[in-house]
Amino acid sequence: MQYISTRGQAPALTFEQAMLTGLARDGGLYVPDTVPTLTPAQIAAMAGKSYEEVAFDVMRPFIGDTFDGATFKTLIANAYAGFGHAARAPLVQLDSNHYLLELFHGPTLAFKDFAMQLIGQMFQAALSRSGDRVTIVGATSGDTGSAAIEAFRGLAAVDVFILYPHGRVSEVQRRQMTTPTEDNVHALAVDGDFDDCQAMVKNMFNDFAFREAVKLAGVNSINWGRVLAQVVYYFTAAVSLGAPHRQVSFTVPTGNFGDIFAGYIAKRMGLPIADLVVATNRNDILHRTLQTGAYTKEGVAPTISPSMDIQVSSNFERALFDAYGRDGAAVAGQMDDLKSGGFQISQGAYQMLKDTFKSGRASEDETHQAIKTYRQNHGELLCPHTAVGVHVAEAHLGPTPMVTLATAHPAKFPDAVKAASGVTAPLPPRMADLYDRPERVTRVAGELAAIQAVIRERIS
Ligand SMILES: Cc1ncc(COP(=O)(O)O)c(C=O)c1O
Ligand SMILES: N[C@@H](CCOP(=O)(O)O)C(=O)O
Repeated sequence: MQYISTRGQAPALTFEQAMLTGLARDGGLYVPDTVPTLTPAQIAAMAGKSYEEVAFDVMRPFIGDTFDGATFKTLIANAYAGFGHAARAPLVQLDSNHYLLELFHGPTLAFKDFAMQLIGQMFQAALSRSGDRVTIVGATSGDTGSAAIEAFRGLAAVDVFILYPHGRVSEVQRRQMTTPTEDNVHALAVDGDFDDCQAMVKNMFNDFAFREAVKLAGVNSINWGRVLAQVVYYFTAAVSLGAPHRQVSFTVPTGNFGDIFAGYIAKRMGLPIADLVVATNRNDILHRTLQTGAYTKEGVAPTISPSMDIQVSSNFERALFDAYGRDGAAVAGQMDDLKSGGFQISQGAYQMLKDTFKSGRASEDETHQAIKTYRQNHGELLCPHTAVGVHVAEAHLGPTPMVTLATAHPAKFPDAVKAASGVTAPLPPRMADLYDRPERVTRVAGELAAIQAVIRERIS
């Protein structure tokens, strides 16, 4: 299996190279050159298997010879051993045909742990084999950063720098990033929004001198390994609801388009997914694009679901690449147009996207109401991102079972959850002293050179 760039100009890489490289050298994102498929019999055989066993079956065809089977099984086992639920991603029934897929039982209480814990294991194994040392730089709107820090804290071969938008993450998210004491962890509070942070990370990759000097690596969903690990729970959820003999739909709270893209890959692998529904908050560029065919940036408005306050949705480029029949030049052209505000998707590509993804949005009030009513009527306390999902899912319920992804634990967003439901969700006991731990953070201007200087100085 080879990995190719969405912009068509970078060399094809193996899984290991793509994982450690991050952004392609032409500015594109790596994707597999072909998507392997599983037969209905192979999918049926997943029934009754553990999460780890399904993870192995789903991901093995993508990793080539990066790890042998026994090593890969061990890495998967290590990745999920610390999860607080035996099923790893349990399903909870909300209504006769609506289910929640709880993805918040990992160490930092968000779905990011599913991929980040595994990436941590894979990086460690690959780096100890090669003897290399890398500098991970990531951008976060709150959850990716805490998951990355948790996965890489204390590792000798890695420094991890996380850029988050100052004042735009929840206090729990911030403290998860600023309270670890390990010397290799560096939380940087940036003046700007998430899009600014993500653009700076991509610009660092495009600065080849800097990239080589610090041995830059990425753990945002730029990294294909992140998307891949998230494909697994679509399989476990659908199989437990009757796949491959029965179709299942998914609604996915969306910002950077990584999680929904993982669902799209699951479908391409042969999982019988009926609808894939994109759910956005009021930063609804993805919903607008799917309704109109025009990807047009507006300012980012802060919301009570801050992890989805995104306008430049990185993984949408991967979907566009397929929509344009894998024409890298066409994608590169659209990404150039994005720098000046947006682009119009061609008719054929737009039709493919409309056929593949449905969409909806939730206003702040609708998000608030969803938290309130699901607490009152179903006894479920939802995080605001999940509330966006269930609100949008309600408009797409039908005879096919609908699974809404519960992407974070409500305790990560206590203010919004309490305001809507009157309930304070407690943090798990292992985090009970989070508010008492000292914080360590560097405030930086939203300028590439300033951030690069901090990184150079810290690793020297
Ligand atoms: C809690 C939560 N829900 C949803 C999302 C959106 O996921 P994606 O960026 O993969 O679309 C994020 C951030 O990515 C998140 O942290
Ligand atoms: N919502 C994310 C944003 C970063 O997205 P990723 O797909 O690159 O991990 C976050 O919580 O940080």
